[in-house]
Amino acid sequence: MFHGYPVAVPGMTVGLLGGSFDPPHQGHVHITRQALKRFGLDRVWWLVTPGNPLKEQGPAALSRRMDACHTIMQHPRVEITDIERHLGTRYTAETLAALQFRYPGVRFVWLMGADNLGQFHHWNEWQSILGRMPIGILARPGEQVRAGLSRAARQYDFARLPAAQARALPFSPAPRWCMVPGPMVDLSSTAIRRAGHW
Ligand SMILES: Nc1ncnc2c1ncn2[C@@H]1O[C@H](COP(=O)(O)OP(=O)(O)OP(=O)(O)O)[C@@H](O)[C@H]1O
Ligand SMILES: O=C(O)c1ccc[n+]([C@@H]2O[C@H](COP(=O)([O-])O)[C@@H](O)[C@H]2O)c1
Repeated sequence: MFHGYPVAVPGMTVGLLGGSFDPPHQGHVHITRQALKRFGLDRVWWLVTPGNPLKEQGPAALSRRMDACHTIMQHPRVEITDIERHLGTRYTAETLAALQFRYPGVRFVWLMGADNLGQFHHWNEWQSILGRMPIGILARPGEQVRAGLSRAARQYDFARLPAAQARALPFSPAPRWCMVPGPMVDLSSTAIRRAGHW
């Protein structure tokens, strides 16, 4: 079972999917497969966060979430990591800076569901995240319109890459973001917790 820092060599394209994964579900698995395919990534790393800085209530124990992630996501090009615990970072801006320092030459892409684009402008140093690496956004049921109208989308409209060119995203200098449509999976951790299945 993998914990810590995965191996990556310069030139490799790596998508970073940060999340609470409380619990992980097939929506996460689906967008990971979509990201590998649509953005032509060599790898996706799941960054299982010790805790989302915007969420008041802490998630389940990291070890429990890590175990559940390993069980649900098994793919030769996907790594499950608790990198933020090792780095001691909490905010995404800090995490991405630390990863770029640690992995020079690796082409990172920050990945997130469309719901997170809607509130992206509330994140700590959100503009520095946009300036640091390209961002790949995966469709989520009911979130496309709000995402498209979000402050980040409007302010960085000049940096939007059309979905038809998604495979160029990992090689595009930041700021650059791309939202890909496609089949969606209507699942959320909140719904699973509410149903008492976690
Ligand atoms: N069904 C889904 N479709 C698209 N993106 C998703 C989906 N579920 C989660 N994501 C994305 O995966 C990342 C991690 O999500 P997270 O672990 O918070 O799951 P969640 O289902 O959104 O949880 P919660 O309901 O607790 O907010 C985020 O970028 C989120 O947008
Ligand atoms: O850095 C921030 O300000 C920030 C604010 C909200 C969310 N995030 C990150 O976004 C990712 C998705 O969070 P979540 O809880 O929606 O799964 C996860 O890696 C969080 O650490 C980061």
